[in-house]
Amino acid sequence: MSTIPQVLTIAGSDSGGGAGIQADIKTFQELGVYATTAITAVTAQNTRGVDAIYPMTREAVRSQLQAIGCDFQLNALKTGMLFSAEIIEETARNIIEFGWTKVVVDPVMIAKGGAALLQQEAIEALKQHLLPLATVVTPNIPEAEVLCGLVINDEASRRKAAEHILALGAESVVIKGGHGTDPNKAEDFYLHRSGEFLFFGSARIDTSQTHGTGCTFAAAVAAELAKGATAKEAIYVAKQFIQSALKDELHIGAGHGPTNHAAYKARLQRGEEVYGIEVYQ
Ligand SMILES: Nc1ncnc2c1ncn2[C@@H]1O[C@H](COP(=O)(O)OP(=O)(O)OP(=O)(O)O)[C@@H](O)[C@H]1O
Ligand SMILES: Cc1ncc(CO)c(N)n1
Repeated sequence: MSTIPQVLTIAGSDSGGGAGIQADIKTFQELGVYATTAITAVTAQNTRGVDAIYPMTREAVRSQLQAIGCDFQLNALKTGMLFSAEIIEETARNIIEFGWTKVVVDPVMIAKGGAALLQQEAIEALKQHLLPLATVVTPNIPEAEVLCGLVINDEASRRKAAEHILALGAESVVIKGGHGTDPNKAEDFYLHRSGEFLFFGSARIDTSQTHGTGCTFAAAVAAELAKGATAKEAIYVAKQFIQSALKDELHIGAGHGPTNHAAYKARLQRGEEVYGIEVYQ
């Protein structure tokens, strides 16, 4: 008999399969952890954009979380698109009730095409109820700006933003660099409440196949935490995972296509670890 770590994703469904719940399940599977899910909203979406959003009721989210909490021993969880203040409150309440730890909060706000995946009035709930429960929060640059109310345009402002986010109660934060301005580099900045910080840098890959990068990255962090990695180790693997998923393009759909979730494991199996991730201070 064998078992594997159990991980939960609380997120929206992406019918196009590249982001949301679908990206999370694929990433968990690739990294060898067992995926459970609580769906917060169903989106009608493809690589060209979001056509419609059908949020779940608070009760529907609660009963999914209760079903999981009563039966599974979770080793980590991840949140993605939560959409409304009431779904955020329900999520936070269940995390506390079941004593779930190793919580990765991806503060999803806006899809690549511009659709709002979080209601404006839910931002306060996210800050108040969920960030204090987070082991790692993974905003991209625009999300970090919304969470802290600062403009990020250089090294110093990125650090200030990270400090603001930790002041909201999170244990650590990684501000992702996908939206950064350096044409050659994608650099993520990690800061822990102890004051420890690290940069995770890679070559910026010139591709339009970027749908779901944020979900995939956060799911990989949760999977690695579930396996017992530290936050730093988990972020390192997540950066390798997304780098290979972007590099080995699939070209599915006519718009911003999904990343290749199978690439990381396939590269490892071929003994070909070409990620070039640099970790520095
Ligand atoms: N072109 C790229 N080349 C290399 N790495 C990238 C590129 N774009 C994003 N990344 C990496 O992908 C991860 C996700 O970052 P990003 O800032 O794109 O998240 P996001 O905006 O939340 O994604 P999404 O659009 O799915 O919400 C980070 O580790 C980032 O460094
Ligand atoms: C369901 C869902 N979650 C997150 C994102 C952000 O990539 C998306 N496009 N769709």
